[in-house]
This record gives sequence, structure tokens and C-alpha cells, in this order.
Amino acid sequence: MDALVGQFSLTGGALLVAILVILVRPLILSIYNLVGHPLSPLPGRKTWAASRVPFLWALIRGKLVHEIEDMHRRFGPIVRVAPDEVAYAHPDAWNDILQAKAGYLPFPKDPTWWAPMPGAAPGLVTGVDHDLHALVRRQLSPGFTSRALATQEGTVHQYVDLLVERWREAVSSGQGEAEVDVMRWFNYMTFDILGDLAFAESFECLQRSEYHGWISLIFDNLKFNGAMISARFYPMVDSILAMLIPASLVKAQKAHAQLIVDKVRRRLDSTSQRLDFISTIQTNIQDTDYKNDKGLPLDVVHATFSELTIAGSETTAMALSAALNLLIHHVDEREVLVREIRGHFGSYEEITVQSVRDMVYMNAVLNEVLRLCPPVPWMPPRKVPDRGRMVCGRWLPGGTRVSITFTSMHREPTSFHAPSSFCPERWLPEATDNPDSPFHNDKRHAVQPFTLGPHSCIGQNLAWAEMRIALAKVLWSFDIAAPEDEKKWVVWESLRTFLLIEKKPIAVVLKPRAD
Ligand code: HEM
Repeated sequence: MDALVGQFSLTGGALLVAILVILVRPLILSIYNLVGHPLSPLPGRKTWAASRVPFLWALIRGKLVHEIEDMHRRFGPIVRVAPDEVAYAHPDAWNDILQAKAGYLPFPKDPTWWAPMPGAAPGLVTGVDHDLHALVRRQLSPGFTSRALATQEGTVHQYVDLLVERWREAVSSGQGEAEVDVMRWFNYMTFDILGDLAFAESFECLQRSEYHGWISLIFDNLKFNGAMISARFYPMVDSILAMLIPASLVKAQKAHAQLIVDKVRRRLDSTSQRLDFISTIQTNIQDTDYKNDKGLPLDVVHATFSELTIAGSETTAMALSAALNLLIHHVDEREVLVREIRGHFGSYEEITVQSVRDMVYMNAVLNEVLRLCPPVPWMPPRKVPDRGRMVCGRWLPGGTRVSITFTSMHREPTSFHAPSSFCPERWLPEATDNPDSPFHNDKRHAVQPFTLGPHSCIGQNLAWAEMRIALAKVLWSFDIAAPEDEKKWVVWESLRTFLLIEKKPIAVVLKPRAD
């Protein structure tokens, strides 16, 4: 009996200790985070400073960028958003975090956010190792130069023309007008272009007027991927979540990984001489350890091309969808742009990469679209190197996470006049050159939708070419308007954001141009 009582009290004692550890440890940690942590003096919401939980909860609900923007408006351009993380809406942060400085490398990517899923190989985006990233980037870069773009231009026209043709068909079968979901159609177009330039075979979305299964899987799992990454902060939750992944999803993911492997193999086996994304690395692919060899391991190539397919399609489609969504509701700006496009060209065929490049108002519109609706909503954290560094004039200890939400940076009231309004004129020479313009003092360099430094967007030349050509050809061909039913109108700011922005139909009414 005594032994039984002893055993009970031993078990009870152990339980008590366990409860104390589970409950009291986080409490003590939260108090330390609030009053004793080196980041304690920074402004922000106390609940977010005390624990990582509110941050992750906001991410899982798709509200992270909205909540952080709200904090910036209340507390200023530098806020503490988690016990060990600071978010910036101050323009100096771009250079301080992302650019190399005398004797210093830029801040490395935080592996908690950026590293590949367990068992997966790293690629260009998930390559947190500096040497690996530099090697992949060096090998891919020749496929993204202006010279390469000149040879790739025909592919861009091919799919933009197919989009315009599909929309013409919709208008004629709709007796002179059609309502289309431009989000869906621009995604068809950009994925087809990317597929062609990366693998020499399109995803055939425009031909079939539907998403390829590979793309649907990515879009359907936006929320899930955010949750998976959030779980990395809590190893126990991470392991449990890994066990809860439905077998059907694991199977679908494997099949889709295999699809990229097959596409890469077919492209490598072909004798094509064109300058696309793979041709420049074709001779350097090796099945060896990259540290001891100049070649790229094949699994790194697979991971890179999988990442490239998403990074190079979804983003440009988002920008174009946002552009039309703004233009259907801003009649004056739309009329100026349409006049510029229709006055500039004698025919549809005259629209080329070269001829659209210097269109002043179109560039102003697109810059303003990228400022208000950045396709990549959030730059997940970089980490301050071990010995600590200055960011925006303040010392941060090594290991601090630093991040930037583009919408907060791009709408910071201390950087922009009328920060939340659609004003393409802020980008025109009249604003930059004339001290009387209300936009003269705008900090335009705060707008960096492609970021800066060695990890900045490798595809920005192509993105600009696609955006300008597609916008010019669509507005050359059609008059556009908002649907009459206001329930179909989309407020961009209300879209949820996981790691990417959620896809919602953006309805636009198309008619053949009247003039
Ligand atoms: C409007 C369209 C686009 C926007 C706004 C955009 C934006 C971005 C941003 C913000 C990054 C992350 C940079 C960082 O972590 O510092 C990025 C990276 C990247 N983008 Fe884009 N992008 C666009 C289009 C494209 C296109 C068309 C391609 C390729 C065809 C592309 C390929 C990539 C790749 C491969 C990376 C990773 C680069 C690296 O880590 O070295 N993007 N992009």
C-alpha cells in the first residue's frame, strides 16, 4: 500500500513538474521577452512581443501583412512583430538588409522560413547556403539577360496573342461583350510562357482554357504550406503535422515532383539550340556534390525549376490582374493610358518589347500597380549575422529576424503623399521634376517589388516585358469596364495572404474597342 501511495505521489509530482514546465516556462519567457529582451525597447503590440503565437496565428488566417501594416500605422516604420523579429517600413531597410557593404555580406535568409521541406533538395529560392545559391544563380543568369529576352520575345507574343484570341472568341460568343475572370486567364498565360521558356513545352492552359493539375495543386495548398512552415517554430507540432498530411496529398505532391523531373529530362534530351532558361546550364549539370565541383547537382536543378515555375508565373499574373482591377475602377487614368497606347502604335503588330519599353504613362501605371498591389506581399525574414549589425540606425543583436512587408513599406505615410490612392502621376517627370507637385518628395526608392541584392528577382526583365506587352495588346484590342454587379468587385486590400496572395476571381467586362 505504502509503495502504491509512494508511486502515486511520485507520478503526481512528476505530473505537477510537467504542468509547471508547460505553463510556467512560456510565462517566464514571455515576461523576459517583454522586459528583459534586447528588443524590448522597440514599439509594437505587447502580445506579439511576448510570444511568436499571434504572428503565426495571423499568418495561418491569411492576415499577417494586414496586421503588420496596422502595427506600422500605429507605431511607426520600425516595429517588433515577434520576440526576436523586427519588421521595417523604412526605405533604408532595403539597403541595410539586402545589399553587401564594405567587408560584409548581405544578411542570410532565415532557414526556418526559407529552407526546403525535409527530404527535399534546395533550389535557387530555398538555397539558404550562400555558396550554393551563388552557384545556381551564376549558372542561370545568362538566360535572363536583355540579350536572352530579345530571343525569347517571340514566345511572349505567342501566348499573349493566344490570350487575346481567346478573349475575342468569348466576346463574339457573348454577343459583343464578355465578362472574364482575368486572374485565371493571366495565370494561364504566364504559366504557359514559363513552361515554354523553361521546358520548351507549355502547360497548355490557354489551349485547354483550364489550369494544369500541377498549378491547381499549388494554389489549393497555399494555406497548408503556410501552416507547415509555421509549425517549424514548434518541433513537436511540426512532427505531429507531418504525420497528419493526408496520404492523397503526399501522393499528389510526389506525382507533381515527378512531372518537373520528366519535363527537365525531356528538355535536357532535346537538341534545341534556343537560349532559354535551361540551355545555359545544360552542359554544367552533374550528379555530384556542388562543393567539390562547378556543376549543378540534378536534384538542385529539379528544385530550382519547380520554384522558378511558381516564382515566374503567379507573380506576373498577379500584377496584371491588379492592374486591370485598378483600371476598371479608375476611369480617368484608364482613358489616359488607352489614349497613350492607341496613339502610340499604328497596328497591333507594332507592339514589341522595344516599342513598349519607354511608354511614360504605362510605366507610371505599372509602377503604381506594383506599389499598391505588390505580387509578393511579404519578404520572409533574413537573419542578422552573428556579431550583430545596424539596421536603420539601430543596433540589432546577431540572430534577430528582420522582415519587410511590401504593402507596409509601399504605403508608408512618411514616404508617400496620398499613400493608399492610385496615382500614376507620382511617377511622371512632372512630379519628379516639379517641386510644386504634391508627389515631388515621395520616396520612390522605397518601392522595391523585386527587392535588391544577390537574391533579388532574376526574372524582372521578363516580368516587365510580359506586363507591358500584355497590357498594351489587351487595351489596344478591347474596351474594359467593371461588372455592373458590385458584389463582383474585388477590394485588393481584403485579399488574404498566406505565403502568396489568395486567388479570387477578378471579373472584367470586355468589349471590342469602340474607336
Ligand atoms: C511582377 C512580377 C514579379 C515580381 C513582383 C517578382 C518579385 C520577386 C521577389 C520579391 C523575389 C524575392 C527576392 C528576395 O528574396 O529578396 C523574387 C525572386 C525570384 N523571382 Fe521574381 N518576381 C516577378 C516575376 C518573376 C519572373 C517573370 C521570373 C522568372 C521567369 C521570376 C523568378 C524569380 C526567381 C527565380 C527568384 C529567386 C531569385 C533568387 O533567390 O536568387 N520572377 N521575385
